[in-house]
Amino acid sequence: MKVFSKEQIYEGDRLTTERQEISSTELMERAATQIFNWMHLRMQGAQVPVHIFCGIGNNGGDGLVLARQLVIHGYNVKTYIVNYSETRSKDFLINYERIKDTTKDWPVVLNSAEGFPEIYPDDIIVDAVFGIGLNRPPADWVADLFQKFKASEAFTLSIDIPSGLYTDKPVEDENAIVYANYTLSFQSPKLVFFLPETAKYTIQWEVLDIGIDRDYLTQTETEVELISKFEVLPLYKPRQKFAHKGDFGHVLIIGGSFGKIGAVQLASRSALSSGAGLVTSYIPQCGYNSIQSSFPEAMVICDDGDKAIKDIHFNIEPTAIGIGVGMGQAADTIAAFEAFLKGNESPLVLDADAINILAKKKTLLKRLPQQSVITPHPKELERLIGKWSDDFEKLEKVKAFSKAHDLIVLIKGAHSITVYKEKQYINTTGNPGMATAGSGDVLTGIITGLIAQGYEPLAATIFGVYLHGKSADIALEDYGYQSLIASHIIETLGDAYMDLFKQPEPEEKQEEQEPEQ
Ligand SMILES: NC(=O)C1=CN([C@@H]2O[C@H](COP(=O)(O)OP(=O)(O)OC[C@H]3O[C@@H](n4cnc5c(N)ncnc54)[C@H](O)[C@@H]3O)[C@@H](O)[C@H]2O)[C@@H](O)CC1
Ligand SMILES: [K+]
Repeated sequence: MKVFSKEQIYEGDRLTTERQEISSTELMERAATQIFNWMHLRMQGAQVPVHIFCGIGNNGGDGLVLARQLVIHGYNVKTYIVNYSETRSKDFLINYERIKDTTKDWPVVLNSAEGFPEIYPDDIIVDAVFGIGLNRPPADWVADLFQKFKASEAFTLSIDIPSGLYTDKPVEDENAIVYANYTLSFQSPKLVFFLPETAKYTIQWEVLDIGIDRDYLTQTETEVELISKFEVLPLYKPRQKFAHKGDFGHVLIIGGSFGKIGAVQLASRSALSSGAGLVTSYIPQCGYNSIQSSFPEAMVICDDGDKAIKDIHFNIEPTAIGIGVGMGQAADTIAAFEAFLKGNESPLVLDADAINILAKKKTLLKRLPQQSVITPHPKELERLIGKWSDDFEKLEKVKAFSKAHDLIVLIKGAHSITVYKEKQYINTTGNPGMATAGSGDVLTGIITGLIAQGYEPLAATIFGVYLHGKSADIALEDYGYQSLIASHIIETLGDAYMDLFKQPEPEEKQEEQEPEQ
């Protein structure tokens, strides 16, 4: 799913009114009606008090349309105008007139947090104060109002975006943002729903289709894309009947050191389970017996070093190489890594200590093959690109880094983001159970395995991250957050593949009526 920028959303709204020959007021009516439908379906007329807080721009206009429709359908509605500016939008004013015509009860105008009504935990708050038009911090009294929303403990439904969040800038004041239980977002989720610093402002979100011009939606390129099953299915490469293992490439996993051989075992097993034809593990000698006995499908090449790698040499021609897991940063290992990069031409996935060494010796970056993949966790990323002050700066720095070195950078996190030059792909699978030892090694193995099978490095990263998360989601059902371990993620990889083609459960069949005699 495309994640449109604020400018693209405004342009989509504008073009829609032009091409469909409707007014912006009609588009607002359509948008807010979707919100009404969503609530009506769930509330079925329940008389729960609904407090609708409207700003004075178009987000407020949406709130007023919603209020009017709820009133017409007999709901228990109280409408407030959060009067933070004199500059009202045209469609706000039109709908302000309309609600006055519909209800005898005029909206309550709030000019300070003093007039804040009594709201009980079982009530509902609708937040239509600011939408994507926020361009400076809200006034203090408006921030106080948002704090009162939170203190009330009422279920809070935000329209389009939790008020106080910018679409393209970091948070300035944590207290000046609405904490939404649910956000109904128009046409496109907003990037801030997925970034670590701002995701917490909405527990759940959903996109409502408001009928924006189809051509505009399909033809407009976005910098950001949300990756779910629908997006990865076209990446999948089906197998031919007469395929043999030589068709699926030979993965080489290089890594391990005394006490950290398991990392190579995990990455190698994942590479094979992701579909690679052959896997060789390249390790220091101390790991030979353990890998051979615990993972018979792998071939093993031993380095001359006993406890750490000291001179990488092999006589196979790998299709893809994953390097760095459990490798350590002994002086000999660093030298071996450096010499390896000089001679290497195979596609690379670099993780863990390979990234740490690159961070120490940035001149090595120019030795990486084009479109190599690096998969840092936040600390490794910081060592590589330096500190960032907020999520937006982090993304900018990673984009610049990816561009400068022609690398695919995976920013690991609750929503892992694959960055290649300007483009960002946000993953939607995975769960907190994956914060466990070795889960990154598994991911390295999966991505390397996919590249070996002929996936382009960017597609392999996007697809690999998706599969990794999906496997963990499936494994979670058996193990729960606490007991999920990296090996389980490998075991359910097959289920993650099969899930790609799972049809939705058929609706339960209605009993057939006996024909009347
Ligand atoms: N453009 C369209 O056709 C549609 C817009 N829709 C709604 O319109 C929203 C965007 O509306 P607007 O652009 O009017 O903006 P908002 O309603 O988000 O903000 C209101 C206005 O207040 C001003 N403002 C910004 N920050 C302020 C601050 N801190 N203190 C005081 N004033 C401030 C700005 O001039 C801004 O335009 C969307 O989020 C969505 O909810 C929907 O109705 C769908 C259709
Ligand atoms: K809002």
